[in-house]
Amino acid sequence: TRSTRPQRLLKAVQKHATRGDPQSVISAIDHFCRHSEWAMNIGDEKGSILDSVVSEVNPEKVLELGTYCGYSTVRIARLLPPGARLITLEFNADYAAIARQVIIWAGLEDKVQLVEGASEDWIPRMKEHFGIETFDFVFLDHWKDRYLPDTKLMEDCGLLRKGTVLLADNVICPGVPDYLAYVRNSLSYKSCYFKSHLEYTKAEDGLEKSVFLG
Ligand SMILES: Cc1ncccc1-c1cc(O)c2nc[nH]c(=O)c2c1
Ligand SMILES: [Mg+2]
Repeated sequence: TRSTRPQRLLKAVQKHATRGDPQSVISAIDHFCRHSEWAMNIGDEKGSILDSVVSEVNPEKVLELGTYCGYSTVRIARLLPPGARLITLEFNADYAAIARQVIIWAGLEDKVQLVEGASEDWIPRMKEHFGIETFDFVFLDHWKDRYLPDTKLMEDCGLLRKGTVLLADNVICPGVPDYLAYVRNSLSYKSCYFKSHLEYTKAEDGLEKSVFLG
């Protein structure tokens, strides 16, 4: 039977990237998505914005909602200081299986914990299961209908502290209007928009950075 796109993406990584070299994994995925098959990784243009926000925050505790093939997981984890931890949640088991291998190929498995399951099931368990009190940085890139409910759930579970930075992908395409309205109007957030393009295309998209004010 025909392979899946994530399987073909992993093959491209294993063929063209150097084991233990995160930058070569990033470049191999971007090349595959530009020249072979489009895939919904954040990509190089929005990825550079992600890099700059992560470097500015320099987080110890990171939550990523939506792993897909692990491209943004690798982008974030490669910038983390020693001892910092990234927990990434992925609902789709096939995606998770590919992402695990991409993360290992990049040599970042010691910094990353990939958890399979629904964000709404795992967010309430961060404290008792992972010993996490609060997150310093959260990257939202899973499903547009879950951005707002999961943000409210993180608030209710006490996982956000004064200064926690939320960064959301796809706020224009596919778009998350309810989430944008919330973080831009709530007195509990200071929000700003980074205009960019949908990965590997000329369509407009962007990232919304929102600092929780407590
Ligand atoms: C798949 C797709 N088609 C056309 C336009 C945009 C998308 C798209 C792009 C992304 O970066 C996504 N990130 C997380 N989750 C998504 O569902 C998702 C969907
Ligand atoms: Mg995305």
